[in-house]
Formats: sequence, C-alpha cells, structure tokens
Amino acid sequence: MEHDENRFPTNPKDYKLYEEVGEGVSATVYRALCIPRNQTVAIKVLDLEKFNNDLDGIRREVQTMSLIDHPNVLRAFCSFTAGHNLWVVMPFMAGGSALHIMKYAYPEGFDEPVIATLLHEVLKALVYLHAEGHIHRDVKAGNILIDAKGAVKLADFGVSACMFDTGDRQRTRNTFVGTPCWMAPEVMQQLHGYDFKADIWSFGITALELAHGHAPFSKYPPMKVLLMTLQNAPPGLDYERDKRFSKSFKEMVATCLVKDPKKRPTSEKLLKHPFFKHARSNEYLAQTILEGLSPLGDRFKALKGREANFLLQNNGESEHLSQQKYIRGISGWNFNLDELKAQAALIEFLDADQDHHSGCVDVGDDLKKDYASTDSSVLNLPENVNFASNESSREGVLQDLQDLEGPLTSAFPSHPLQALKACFDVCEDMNTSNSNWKVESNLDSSFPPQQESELRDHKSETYNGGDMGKSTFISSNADNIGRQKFLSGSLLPEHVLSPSRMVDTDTERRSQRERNHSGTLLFRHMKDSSNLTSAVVHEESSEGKVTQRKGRFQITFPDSIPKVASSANCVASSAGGSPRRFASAVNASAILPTLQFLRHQNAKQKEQLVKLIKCVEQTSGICHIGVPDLNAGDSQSSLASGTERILQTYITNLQLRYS
Ligand SMILES: Nc1ncnc2c1ncn2[C@@H]1O[C@H](COP(=O)(O)OP(=O)(O)OP(=O)(O)O)[C@@H](O)[C@H]1O
Repeated sequence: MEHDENRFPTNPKDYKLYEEVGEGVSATVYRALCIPRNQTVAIKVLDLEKFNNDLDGIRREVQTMSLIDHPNVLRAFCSFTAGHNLWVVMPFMAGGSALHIMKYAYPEGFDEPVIATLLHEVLKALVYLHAEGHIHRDVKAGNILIDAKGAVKLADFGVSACMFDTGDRQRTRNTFVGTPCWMAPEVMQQLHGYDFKADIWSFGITALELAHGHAPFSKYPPMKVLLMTLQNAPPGLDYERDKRFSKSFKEMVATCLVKDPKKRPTSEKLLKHPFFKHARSNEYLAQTILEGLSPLGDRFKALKGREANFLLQNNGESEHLSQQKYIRGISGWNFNLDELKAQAALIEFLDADQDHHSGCVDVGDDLKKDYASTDSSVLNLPENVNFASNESSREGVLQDLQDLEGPLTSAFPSHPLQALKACFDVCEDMNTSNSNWKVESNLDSSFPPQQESELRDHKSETYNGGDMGKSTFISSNADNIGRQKFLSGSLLPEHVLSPSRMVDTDTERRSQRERNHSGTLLFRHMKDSSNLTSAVVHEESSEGKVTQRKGRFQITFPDSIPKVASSANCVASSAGGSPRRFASAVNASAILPTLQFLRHQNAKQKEQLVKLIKCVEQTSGICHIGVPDLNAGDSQSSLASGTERILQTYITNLQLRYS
C-alpha cells in the first residue's frame, strides 16, 4: 500500500505515549512517537466525558488547528477518539512554552532581544489569524510554544472566535473569555462586543509578562484584576524601573495597552513598529534560551515539584495559590465564578457583620462562626480579610474595592463594579430569596414587623452611607450567605445587581435557577481538587445568556448593563442622617439606585400595611375610614406621601377608637 507522506495515522495503536510534558485545564499533553512515521509528536489528550458539555469548543479548537497553515501557528496533524478521550496529534515543541522556560530559568523575565524575537513571531501569527478572521482571545506566554530549533508557534485555540461567525457562534464574541490578567477592558466590559483589538491588548500584556517574568496584577485574585484593569491606568513599562529596556519597546507596549480598542493598532500596523527591528532569528532563540535546558518532561516535572512545595510552604494562601497556578503555567489562574462569588459574598457578609456589631439586629453570630471557620484558601478570599478584626478588615476590603472604583467611572457608561456584578449574574439566588422574604414578611416573619423594619432601616443607613457599590448578593455555594440574605431581606435594587433580573420568562428563570443550584453554573470539573479555578461551566445558548468554557469561564452578557442615573443632589439629601467614614468618596451614581429601590420598598411596605389595616378593619368590624386606592396617583412620590398621610390618619383614628 502506498504510504501517504502527509497523513498521520488515526489509530491510537500507531502511537507510543511517553512522558507528560504539559497540563492545561482541559487536557494533558504527552510527548509521543508516531510509530509508522518514526516521528516524535505531542499528543494532547482531552477527556470527552468530562467535557461532554464543551464538544463545540473542542471541535472548534481542533477544526481551527487543522485548517490553519502558518509557520507561527501550531497546527494539528490529526485528531481522533480513543475510548472516551480525544487525541490531538501535533508537532512536538521541545522547548515548551515561553512561560515554562521563563519560570524555569528566567524568573525575572527575558532580555529585550529575546522578547523582540518571541513577540515578532507571535505578531506574525496574529496578522495571519486576524486576516483569516480569527480572534485568538488567549494570547499569553503560556501559549507561546518553542521547538528545539527555536521556532515559535502560537498555540491553544480552545477559546478562539471567528469574526465571520453568525448567530449563536457570533454571540460567543459577546462573551467573557480569556484569562483575567491578559484580558482587554472591552472584553471585561462587554458593552459593544469586541474584535481583533482584544488580541492586541493581550499581546501588550504578554510583552510585559516576558519583560518582568509575570503579567501585571498576576498575584491578585481575579476580582481585583478585573477592577484594576478597568479602573487603573493601563499597565506599561516604567521609564525609571525598566531602565534596561529601550524606548521603542516601551512605546510599542504603550501603543498596545490603550483602553480604547479603536486607538490600538491593528496587528499588521504593529508589525511595522521599529521595536521589531530588534527581532532576531530562531537560531538565536535556540542558542540563548534553550541551550543547557533539560528535556521538557524533566522541566515539567520540576515545575510541578516546585508547585507542590509552594503549596506546602504557603499553606494554600490565596495569593500564593494564584502564584503557584501561574508558575505552573496552566490556566488555573483563569476566571472562576465561584471565587468571584465568594469574594463578593464575603463583602456582603462583612456588611451583615457590621450591622450585627452596631447592635441593630442579632442575626450574625452563627453565620460569622460558620464563615470564619471556613478555610479562607478554599474561598480564596481577599488577602486582607481577617475575621478577627471586624471593623478594620471590613473597612480594608471595602476601602480596597472603593479605591478601585471611581476615577475611571466616566470612561465607562456604567459603574465598573456594577458592570461586573451584572456580568457575573451574581444574584440569581435573589429571585428565590427575595420572594421568600416577601412571603415571610407577609405571613410568617421570623422577625416582628417592627424589628424587620429596623433591620431594613439600618441596612438602608448602611447603604445610604455609601456602601452599596460594594455589596452584593450571592452565593449559591454558601448556604450561610443564602440564609443571611433570607433573614435580612434584600435591599439592593434587582436591576443593579443583575440585568437577568429583568428576564421574565419561566424558562429563563428556570435555567438561571438550575445554574445556581449547581454551585455556580451547571457543570464543573475539578482536574485537581485543590485547583479551585479549574472550572467547567455550562453552555446554554438560549438568548445568549449563559455560556461555558473549559477552565476559563465565559459569561454571555445581556444586551444592556444597567445604566445608573446620576444625581448628586439626591445623594446629598438622602445620605444625610448617618455619615460614614467612606461616604464622602462614594460616587453619587452608585447610591441612587439603592435610594430609588428603598423608596420603592417603603412604598410597598406601606401598601402592605394599608392592606393589613384593611384586613383588621374587615375582621374586627371597624367601620371603613377610607383606605386609599394605592394604584391611583401619577407619580410614585405622590403615592408614597399620600399613603403616608392617610396611614397616619388611619392610625390616629384607630388609636382614638381603642383608647
Ligand atoms: N505541541 C506541544 N508540544 C509541547 N508542549 C506542549 C504542546 N502543546 C501543549 N504543550 C504544553 O502543554 C500545556 C497545556 O497545553 P494546552 O495549553 O494546549 O492545554 P489546555 O488545557 O488547552 O490549556 P489551558 O490551560 O490554556 O486551557 C501547554 O502550556 C504547554 O506547556
């Protein structure tokens, strides 16, 4: 039989697997031998049973990889199933990833000529991909692979998207995807979708990563990375600190890291930047960064060993966990909805804790105990949280978040934190808990009405004091939080927390609840139980609301993120009674929705009171004194004040009758 030179066998028996050389969230990569061709290859093995929900993503990755034909893009020779695994056969890149090489031998980053050479090759790959209509969406040192001869290839198309896609696939471009440190602000914001320029931002971040040995913000928890990316000035090379780098390098990075994607250059234009004149040959790379390195499998093992040590030494502290995942070079550092929710939930809990300690309503002790006994590494809490010192830690966390808010609000149509909350759909539970609360308040409240309203009042004081922007309702994975919510009722405006609140159809509600019950989203895969960030989330295409992705989570954004009206006057008059330390810095637009919501709630409470009074009137035979038609009136405010007056009259009347 004639042997087809170009074809790779698709029978697992034709391959011999050797050692493990890499590990991602979704796959393990082995060095292998293709027996009939006597050729060393790399085989990426994906467990389809674990990823049966992401077949589309896998198919896309394999399809993209096999259709691609460019020297700087890693292509697949072939792929086939072996039992419940999918094998993707590809060229073996003996040098491993730029991240691995850096972590192994250049922890402080590479020298400029090496960086220029690596980036030049990656940029050529991007020019090709963009011209073909692909957005890579995960450009980072971990996805830059180098072969034994110093050839550089961009890998990992698991999350790539095609600009020419339409319908559901097109919608994936309105999703949150990538790894947070490298993620462009417009990808996080998701107001107008994004395009190729998102890769240019990631390219700029990758340049910093290669220069410093780590990406900017890489030691921070994901929530903080999001906020910092949205609010801080773009990261860059510092003229003082980064003296060893040339002016043209600094300028090149600065052109990529512009927040407005329209102002970033295209990949083609960037390729003409003078910085890339410093790029050298593949041989240069091989000689400078590969020489003397032990075989990839050994290095991989060594890095894993370091990771284990790291874990032991640092006892799983969240910051170190992030670092350790980063060192490992896998997407363990990718977004994890659980983490974000836990962090946000913590903030809410701290609010409740504060309420408790200010002596208003005693609901917090058990919760506090439960929460405090939870391993902070498991929750990956913000590093400055310490349950022992309530006031200072709370203020610390809040201040921390507050510091991240504000200055760039004007750069974005909505408040960044709110936008984030909206993105994460963090309060799916609220439908349930909120309605529970309503039932409770009507029929069988755990608190006497007076106490309940005190609690509300107190809460409103807190929020009026400026804390709204930092509070959120969460957490399917923390029953305590749910309980706390249940007890205290929800005071935040639904629309502020999640645009999905506005979704009314039963189906969508059901699907949201389903996601919620599963902890975060339905399917979650833990490659390693300690790896909290290895999440697989469920993809639903309905209305483009929910999405999936191996490891990296991806959330489809709703059409609109709630816009917050701004009115300084309103804040000034409403916040009045109880100024808190951080009130002054609070953005008026952040408080307004809460105030509106509280007003609405008050009106509703009054409505309920009137109904109760009506009921008392009917059952006790008191003659009718004219409870108003609550639906009458043109504006909510006149309704509220009208109702108030009538209530007052009614109560006085009742008192007179019974005294
Ligand atoms: N062809 C290859 N040759 C050598 N090593 C490779 C090859 N492909 C991948 N690797 C190594 O395996 C690691 C994991 O591979 P890959 O990134 O494809 O998996 P993944 O699960 O998609 O990753 P991610 O964590 O980014 O989702 C890479 O970071 C790299 O170090």
